[in-house]
Amino acid sequence: MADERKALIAAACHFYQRGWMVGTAGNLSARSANGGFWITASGRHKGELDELDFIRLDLDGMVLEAPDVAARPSAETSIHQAIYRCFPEAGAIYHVHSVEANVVSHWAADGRLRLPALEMLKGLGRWEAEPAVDLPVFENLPHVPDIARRIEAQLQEAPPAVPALLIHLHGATVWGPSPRAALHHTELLEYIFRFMVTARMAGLGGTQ
Ligand SMILES: CSC[C@@H](O)[C@@H](O)C(=O)COP(=O)(O)O
Ligand SMILES: [Zn+2]
Repeated sequence: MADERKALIAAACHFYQRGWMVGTAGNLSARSANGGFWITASGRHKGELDELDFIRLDLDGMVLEAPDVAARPSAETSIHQAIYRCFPEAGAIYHVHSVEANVVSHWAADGRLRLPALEMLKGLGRWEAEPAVDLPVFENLPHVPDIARRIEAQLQEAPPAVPALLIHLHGATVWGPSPRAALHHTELLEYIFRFMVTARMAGLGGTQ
């Protein structure tokens, strides 16, 4: 298999081992050199994906390639489509369900979560001193295309300060120009969430 699925399988394994994709949670996609994007099939175990666990779609959701005819695209495909439509430079998108992402989602106000001004933000593209970075936080509506519509409308109007968003009590969605960059961004954001939770538990003030 010499296509983008290889990097997605490796990333899924990595996230699964960190406990960010347990029990089939999460989904991954990458734009394909052959057109459209590969996305994980719905309900697959992310610790043991193989090349049959993906579907290639165009940006409107039309199936371009389905190695397993029984496979259905991720239930959250519409969110990936929204992000690819908003950001032509996004090459891969990872959606993970960590415990920390769900804890910090409680600390959002007015649809935004202020991130602490950690050095790690440089890896997410924020190089200024003491950056004031707000992560957009969306309601976890029962019908996923409704979440996707809100995401697309908001991100078109106001691109986020870092390539990521959070869905309340659900998980983070992170993107980058390549599968490798999206992996780095996901690790960095999850580090920041972990820091926020740890700092709160330690009673440190001014950390979000
Ligand atoms: C463990 S259920 C989680 C799902 O409801 C969903 O949020 C998710 O991330 C995975 O959905 P999937 O359709 O497998 O891509
Ligand atoms: Zn999810």
